[in-house]
Amino acid sequence: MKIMLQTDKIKFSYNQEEILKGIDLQIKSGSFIGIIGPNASGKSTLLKNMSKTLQVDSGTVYLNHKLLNDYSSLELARKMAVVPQNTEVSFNFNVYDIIMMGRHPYQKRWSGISKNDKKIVNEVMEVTDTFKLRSKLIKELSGGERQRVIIARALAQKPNVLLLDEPTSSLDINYQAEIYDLLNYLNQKWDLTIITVSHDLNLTAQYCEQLILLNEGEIFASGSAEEVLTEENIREVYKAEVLIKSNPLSDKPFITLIPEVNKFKKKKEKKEFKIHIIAGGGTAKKFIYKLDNLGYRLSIGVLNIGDADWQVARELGVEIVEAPPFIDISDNEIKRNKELIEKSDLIILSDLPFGHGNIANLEVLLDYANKPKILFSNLNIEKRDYIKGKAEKIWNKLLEEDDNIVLLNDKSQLISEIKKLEN
Ligand SMILES: Nc1ncnc2c1ncn2[C@@H]1O[C@H](COP(=O)(O)OP(=O)(O)OP(=O)(O)O)[C@@H](O)[C@H]1O
Repeated sequence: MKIMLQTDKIKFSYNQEEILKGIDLQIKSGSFIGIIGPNASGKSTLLKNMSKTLQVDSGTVYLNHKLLNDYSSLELARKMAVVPQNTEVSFNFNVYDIIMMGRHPYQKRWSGISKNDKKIVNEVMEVTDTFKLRSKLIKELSGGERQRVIIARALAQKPNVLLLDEPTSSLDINYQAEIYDLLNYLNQKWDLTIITVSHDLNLTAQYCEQLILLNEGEIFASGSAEEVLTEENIREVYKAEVLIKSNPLSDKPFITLIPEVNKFKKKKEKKEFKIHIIAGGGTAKKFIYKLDNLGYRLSIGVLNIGDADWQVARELGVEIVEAPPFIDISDNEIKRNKELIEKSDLIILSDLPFGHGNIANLEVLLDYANKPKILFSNLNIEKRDYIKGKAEKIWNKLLEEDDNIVLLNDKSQLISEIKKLEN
């Protein structure tokens, strides 16, 4: 394991106030690290100490096994680039010139811009998608565009390590994801070591392989998102009550703040309308959340234990008829599924694939011609039939015999269709 950056017991004070109280860190080459922590915990100060923007009071910082203090500023700029918190540029240069500034550490005093400089600037403009902005003045750009340009300038330095201080703090969620996707790409494809300070626990949990949680100038916890983002750690450090679930799309922790007022409020009222879902393989996980959130009473079955839909349903406390995986659904499970269907006002059949194991989930619908049903039809049944046309046959029979079916091609219409049936 190659260590790119190491800090040994670094301490730093502003005036007489000690802000960093002895930070020990070892950052692996090629890692993607998130530094998190409450306001004033010392995150920016740590970043500045690691980049020699501020000189440590005591302790040492090593970059690539060499003392940071032994690097000249030009040498350091070829190894490490910093994207500061405030990316306002005081002069109104155009984007190309700003990015070209990243090449200064490589240019001799009177030599001007070389072919190689141009090649590298073009390369970073491409990866940061800033080529189309190259003639624009920096002050004409949106916050997200400006941030990409500043990252491009940092990349033009061709560093081994990129330090960023809250790179997405003023961006909307779309730009936030765009910046983190870019960082992820640079980390994976360019093998860039990335250290970013952030307030966004969910974004860092999603993207960073290691989180460092600072509290009052000390490392409170460090490790994977699962290790660091626990309800206890957050309560202790942020003094906040949170709910931590697993993000169903990434399996990373996902944090929801529980507002204080909620502690005194009754749980959200549930609607009377009951929906039974037949799904599997993660085909329902997105809409289960949505329906639960809207207050519908949900049940689901028959689902294999461990299936992605099963996990989401279980997290939300949805009533489930569950079955062990890899064997056919049993009569008893079918019976229990029917009991839930009978109690429901609507059945939703997602666009799940059918095999021997779960064909009973489709067959069961033939017994409920009188019950309203929404069948996802965006994915043709032939493509989901793994039992030589048997599923297709049942599907066609259903469509012929049952007048209570709404076929739904466009999943985004699900809620409006349910509302129609509800009224
Ligand atoms: N230039 C300065 N002079 C004096 N004190 C400072 C200076 N910069 C920061 N501080 C203080 O140092 C402490 C740590 O600040 P720092 O910016 O490192 O925290 P942070 O964790 O990055 O905070 P935030 O999340 O609010 O950005 C704070 O109490 C802050 O007021």
